[in-house]
Amino acid sequence: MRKIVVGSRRSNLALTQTEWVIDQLKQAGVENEFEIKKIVTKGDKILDVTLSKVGGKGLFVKEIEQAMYDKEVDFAVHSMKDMPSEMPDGLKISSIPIREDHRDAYIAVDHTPLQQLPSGAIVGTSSLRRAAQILAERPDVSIKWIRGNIETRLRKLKEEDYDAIILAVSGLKRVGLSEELITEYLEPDVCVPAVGQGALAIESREDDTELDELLERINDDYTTKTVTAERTFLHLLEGGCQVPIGGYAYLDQDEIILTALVGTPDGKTILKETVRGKDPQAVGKEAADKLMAQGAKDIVDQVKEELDQ
Ligand SMILES: NCc1[nH]cc(CCC(=O)O)c1CC(=O)O
Repeated sequence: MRKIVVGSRRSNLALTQTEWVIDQLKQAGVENEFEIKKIVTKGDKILDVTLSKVGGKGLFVKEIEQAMYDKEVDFAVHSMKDMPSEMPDGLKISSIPIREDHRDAYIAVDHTPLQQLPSGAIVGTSSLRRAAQILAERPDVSIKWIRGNIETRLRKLKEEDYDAIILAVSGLKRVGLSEELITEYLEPDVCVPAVGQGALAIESREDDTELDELLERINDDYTTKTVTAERTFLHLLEGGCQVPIGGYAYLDQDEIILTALVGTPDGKTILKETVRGKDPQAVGKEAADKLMAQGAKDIVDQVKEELDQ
């Protein structure tokens, strides 16, 4: 039986996600031997610049994709929200396992609630989406960029002048941190999460059908449907750059309910729509159309222009 080599970034989060997937495969009866191969990506090396300024999403996946082309690894596990909306030639998302918590976590010094932060308090995030929505709630706080993995950000909250930070609940849970750290769970009506947040994407070579048979065993239909709606929306609006865009879908019976958001980084304009329907692609497209009719494309183009400067 073939040994399966899995490529992973070496951060604690990436490694636990990879180990979790291997464990799920074993529980689904896959008996092959697995080996984890650690790969350093450009995104891991650049720690001091706003990510959106240095090229955004592809940064964390490129080197791993090269290793797949070279057949040094067979598949890789990525955070869905770090996946570009278009796949490179010859590779595909072959499986989407069950999603972890989709929400953002607001974590504050002394557990001060967001509404009670003093004016001028410093909130750490490097996501324009989170910045826009925090500023929409609290226009009087200031956003300060924060970089590094989950553990580093929590350390910076303690040691530096941040009053609060925003992190994905899923990431905290996955690296085994206590949910007691969380001051508030930000529900999508307060902060629409990143498209795909909490979900994983298993990426492999398009022609590796033998592997598909194994990976499909841990594909989750609910997650696939909802994430497909979210990603269709993202794909139609974006064009590769990191802009304040959010999207979250859930199912009610067999109906998909997608909330989609585009905002300006200062939080002064927030466009938000909720769309329902049965077909993930149609729902994603309707959300994109509705937001574009309100000028979403202009916001996206404007933000991109500013990032290019
Ligand atoms: N941007 C970094 C990143 N990429 C994936 C996650 C974990 C969240 C997830 O599983 O989607 C995180 C950390 C964070 O956003 O706090």
